[in-house]
Parts: sequence; structure tokens; C-alpha cells
Amino acid sequence: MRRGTSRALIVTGTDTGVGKTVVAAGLVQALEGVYWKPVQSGLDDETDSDAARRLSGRPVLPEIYRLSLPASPHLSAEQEGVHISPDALAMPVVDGPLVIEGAGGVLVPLNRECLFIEMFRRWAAPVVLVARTGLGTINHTLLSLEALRARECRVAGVIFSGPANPDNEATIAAMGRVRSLGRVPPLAPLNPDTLAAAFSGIDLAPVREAMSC
Ligand SMILES: Nc1ncnc2c1ncn2[C@@H]1O[C@H](COP(=O)(O)OP(=O)(O)OP(=O)(O)O)[C@@H](O)[C@H]1O
Ligand SMILES: C[C@H](N)[C@H](N)CCCCCC(=O)O
Ligand SMILES: [Mg+2]
Repeated sequence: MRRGTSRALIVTGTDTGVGKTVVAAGLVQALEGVYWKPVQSGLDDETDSDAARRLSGRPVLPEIYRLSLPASPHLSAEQEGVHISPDALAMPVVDGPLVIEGAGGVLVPLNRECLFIEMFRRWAAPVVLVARTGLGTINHTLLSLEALRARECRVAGVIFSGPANPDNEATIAAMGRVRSLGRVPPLAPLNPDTLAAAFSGIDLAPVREAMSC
């Protein structure tokens, strides 16, 4: 693995459990890219890297930090006597687009000084924000957009996850001055084929354009 800059995309979300891994797997599949989860906290269930590999069939890079406690990365690290160093999270260079998944939402601490969003700025790659469709998402999504813009992170768009809620999706796009790239509905079963079918309705043109800047 070389070090340097890559054609990359950051997938973040308004919270933990909103569907970032599923969306990242769909993106990596559609873009024929490589998935990378640099900081994994929680190893009891299928890890995000395992789920992304299973759902996309695409290459997955190893995590830099693998931490057992399913908690905020700063706390999971402390419990194991580990310090998460931003310098250790330099972006790897791969062939094809690199899709990077954060942990939880944008202001999650990596250590007692550094938030994940500071890595987004350092990586200088465009961001896709994954948002729920249901009640509460307007506030969470507009707050996340404010935080990203305050740190000059380029937002390629929002991908919604969940059942249709046209007014929430339209309100966020208008008041957040952000592109809605589409929505991934609840998929049953959730597998590479159903995910690819859902992504046929996602607008990837702004993502491709943002990645080539
Ligand atoms: N569109 C979907 N259809 C069916 N199940 C989904 C969908 N999106 C997410 N899920 C399920 O919801 C759960 C949470 O999704 P996911 O793991 O993608 O969230 P996350 O934002 O990546 O969470 P974390 O912060 O832990 O990384 C998982 O069990 C996942 O399989
Ligand atoms: C354990 C979980 N699934 C994620 N790996 C980490 C989520 C961190 C959220 C921190 C917080 O916002 O309180
Ligand atoms: Mg995830």
C-alpha cells in the first residue's frame, strides 16, 4: 500500500446505526472501488469491513485500529491503552476510488483532542452524508451539514436511508442547500443484488464529479 493522495470519498452519517456501512457498500460496488474503515470500535458482531466485503464483493483494506469495545473510538482505545493518532490514519493510495467510512457521526472523538471530522478535513475528500428519513432527521442532518461546512468539508450530497418521507427529504435538501442523491429503502433481504438494484436509483453523477476535483 503506497501513501499519498487517492481519488476518495468519505461516507459519514448523522449518527451511529443510520446505514453508513450499507450505503458505503453500495457506493463501493457502484463505483468499483475499494472500501476502508480506518477505525473499528466493536468486534463482537460482523465488523463493518466484513459487512462491506459481503455486500459489495469489492476489495477491503485492513483497519488501522481494531478496538473491542463497541463505544466511541476514544473510549474504546483508552480501554485498551491505545492512543488513536491522526498521523497513523494517512489516506492509503489504491487503484480505483477509495470509499472511507467514519465511525458514528461527524463529531465523534478519536482521542481527547481530535474529532473524526478533523480527519475529513485532512483527507480533503468529498463527503457523502447518510441520513435517516424519519422524525428527528431534519435537525440531525442540518447540524451535521453545518459542522462539515464550518470545517470546509465538501459535501457531495445526502443519501437517505429508510422508508420514504418526501417532505423530510425535500426540506433537508432545500434548507440544507444540499443535493439529495436518493434513498436506500429498507431491503429484505439485504444482499449484493438488492443493494445494487437500490443503487440504480441513486444519483452518482455529483459523487463522481466531486471525486474528480
Ligand atoms: N437499507 C437497509 N435495509 C436493510 N437493513 C439495513 C439497511 N440499512 C442498514 N440496515 C441495517 O441496519 C443496521 C445498521 O446499519 P449500518 O451498520 O449500515 O449502520 P452504520 O451507520 O454503518 O453504523 P456504525 O455507526 O456502527 O458504523 C445493520 O444491521 C444494517 O444491516
Ligand atoms: C459502536 C458503534 N457501532 C460505532 N462503531 C461507534 C459509534 C460512536 C458514537 C459516539 C457518540 O456519538 O456518542
Ligand atoms: Mg458502519
